Amino acid sequence: MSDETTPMTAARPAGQPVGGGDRTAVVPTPSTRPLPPTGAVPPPTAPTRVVVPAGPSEATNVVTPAHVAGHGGAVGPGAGAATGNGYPGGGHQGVPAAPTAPRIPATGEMLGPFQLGDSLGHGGFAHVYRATGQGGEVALKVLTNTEAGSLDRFIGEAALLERLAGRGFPQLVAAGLSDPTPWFAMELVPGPTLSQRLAANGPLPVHEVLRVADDVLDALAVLQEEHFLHRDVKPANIIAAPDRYVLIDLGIAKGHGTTTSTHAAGTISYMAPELFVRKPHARSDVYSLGLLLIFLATGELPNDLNFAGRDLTAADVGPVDQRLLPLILAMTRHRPEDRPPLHNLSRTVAQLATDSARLDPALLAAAGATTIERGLVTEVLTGSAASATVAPTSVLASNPVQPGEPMTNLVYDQQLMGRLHQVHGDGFDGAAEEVISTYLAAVGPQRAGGRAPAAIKDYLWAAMRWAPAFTPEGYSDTFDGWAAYRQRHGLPLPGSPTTSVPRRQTTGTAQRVTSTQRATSAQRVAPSAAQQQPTQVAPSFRPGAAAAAASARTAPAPAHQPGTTGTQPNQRPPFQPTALQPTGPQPAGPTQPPVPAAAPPRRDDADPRDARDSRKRDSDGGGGARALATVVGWIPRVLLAIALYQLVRLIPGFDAMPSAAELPLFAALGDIAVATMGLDPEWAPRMAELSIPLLGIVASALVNLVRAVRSRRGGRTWPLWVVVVVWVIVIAVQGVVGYAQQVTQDARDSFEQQREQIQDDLEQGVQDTTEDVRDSLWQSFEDALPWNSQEN
Ligand SMILES: Nc1ncnc2c1ncn2[C@@H]1O[C@H](COP(=O)(O)OP(=O)(O)OP(=O)(O)O)[C@@H](O)[C@H]1O
Repeated sequence: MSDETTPMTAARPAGQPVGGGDRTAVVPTPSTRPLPPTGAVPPPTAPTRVVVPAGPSEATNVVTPAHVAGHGGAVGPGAGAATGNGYPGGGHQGVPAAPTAPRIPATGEMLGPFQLGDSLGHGGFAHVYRATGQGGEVALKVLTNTEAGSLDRFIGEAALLERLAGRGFPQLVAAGLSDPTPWFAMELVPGPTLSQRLAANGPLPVHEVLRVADDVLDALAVLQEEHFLHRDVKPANIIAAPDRYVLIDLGIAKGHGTTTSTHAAGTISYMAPELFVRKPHARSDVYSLGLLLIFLATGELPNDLNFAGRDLTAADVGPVDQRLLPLILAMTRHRPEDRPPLHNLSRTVAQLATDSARLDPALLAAAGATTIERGLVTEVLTGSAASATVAPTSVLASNPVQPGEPMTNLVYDQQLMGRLHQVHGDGFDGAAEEVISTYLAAVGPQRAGGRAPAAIKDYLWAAMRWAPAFTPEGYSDTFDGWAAYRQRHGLPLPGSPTTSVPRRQTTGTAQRVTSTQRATSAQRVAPSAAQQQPTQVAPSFRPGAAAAAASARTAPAPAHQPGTTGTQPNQRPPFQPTALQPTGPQPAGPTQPPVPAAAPPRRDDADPRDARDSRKRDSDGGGGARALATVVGWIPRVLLAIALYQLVRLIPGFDAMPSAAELPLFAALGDIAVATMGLDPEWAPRMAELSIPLLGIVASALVNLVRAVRSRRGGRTWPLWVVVVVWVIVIAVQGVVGYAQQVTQDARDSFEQQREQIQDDLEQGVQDTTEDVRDSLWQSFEDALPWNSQEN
């Protein structure tokens, strides 16, 4: 919610009776029990009563605390169905009919026994006024919308405040929940909110940060005892009273056994990561408080810390006092179960406040669930369940949100959500559709699965539990109406960059976040007193004409174009469609170049990278240079084609095709490779072949390098790598097969040689033997001749 103080221009219609006072019974009434002095907490023993609608059989509409705390009581979350005040879910008999249209009471009006004073702030759900009764001043909260469930939520908040009895929260004083305009009065806590204080005085000193931590931890512990999580711990929800820090806004507190939300809720900037996936954990508030401490200590908070997807580091946290660092790092652990429980944190804070040297690191370690925590809501609200139960609206009823639909991821786009939060907080829900149209024109409709802006808006509103906002009187519910409203109230205009304090780089975080999350690299700074919107990011932003055309259901054409009038003294550079693109870091607001307001977003802006390339091309100017760049860009592709051709040649049967490796360029490269590596010259053709894909890779790498330098856009080398790998495999197989064939051939040759040798030897031996036998026989024969024997 915005805690901007907005003048209430909705005057009570002439003749309208003062609302509700006669129907409101407050026990004890301010007349019988004086209200505490401003800033003082009524004694816890003083019974506070919440007034609830009386049934026909009930003699009084006074509810005792026991009713409030007990199950089935008339007051408490979920009790709205039993109320009959004309709000959706109501219908109890015996209660006067209530208006069905939202009504914003005017200053001076009476609600119950209280006269309304200035507005203290408002959200889409309720308005809070300074009010005066007989006992003094109170903060009076009025329910200002009639959306289903809002009264339940309102009654739940009052009942919870009563149960908390002022322990860490404002004390409930009185209530008129059955009035046509339901209200409750609580202790007026004097002092600025922490967002206001930081905007005025800058970061807090360490001891003050520890005081805040101490008080908020105590308040959260009290809340836990009542089985509730706060879920919206942020600077705008902590009032710095003179003697203590008070947590406010229990509107989305969630408790065990209550009707649970299936929607992400809370303020994006401080939301624990698990809340984005609707898995509230007993230590979700610890995370938010951890981020809050960073903000208090430094005066700023990088937008995307809770999107880091990991534990934070000292670099993420920035220049905080070293005493605070371990505390903050422990509180912001990514996994909720790794964060310390409240009790350990309180002890740590106490140690740090007295003697940081005695800090017990064990207290900051992960610890098992405490008994109290086990009683807290921890149900896993899965995406499917959540999506299925998103309240169907007129648009979504006919085409319900499906689990995992692209649109459901938009809630993570912090820049879009930050801007929508801003528009909604000011009461210009109609302008939100224009914002979404522009966003879709910039990022492409596929980002939302082709859903129309109206459906997207309805889904996001349901997911964030944003009730319909009420446009301030006198302004049209359009983007231009919003711009006019902001200008009138001296607020930063749409399209105005936030005043940014130079701060460290958070590249470590940015590198880990998704492309969608990277869009939110703009820094958050302490908003001025007049613009306390913690999720506010203010890149140059303004819907263009094409954005309107991009939507089938776009809000009515603006009456005038503030960006083009040139009459507004603090008009800033108008909207650039790329300002909301979820990919790539956004340039810091003040450095964004102005773009003519009337210039429609180009279609090629749908892909931010293409848009950058396109702009780069435009700025290059020279046609010759562009032609050269085109030719050079084709070189890797040609080489890839040649490499593929060479691969085909390796297939048996295709080897008759002429080899590209014989082309002079590749042949020369082959020769050079052989010469430089001292290989056998017979390897030259192979090296020539290999040079083709290698040359392609080198060329591709160079081209991509140049592109990357010029347009921060990478290219693809994988096709060439595939070719090289296939090539190497084929060559390797060929080599193995060739070697095997060679070995076999050698063996065969050797065997043949040996066989021939043996045969020769054998033949020789036979021949020799034959000759020996023959000689021997012949000799014997000769010796046997008579004449030879006579001679002997
Ligand atoms: N008890 C209080 N004492 C003083 N100021 C208060 C008190 N309660 C609320 N305020 C002021 O009113 C503003 C709005 O209060 P709160 O956040 O509770 O409203 P809300 O409409 O419930 O917001 P949301 O829409 O986020 O639920 C606060 O920012 C604060 O400045």
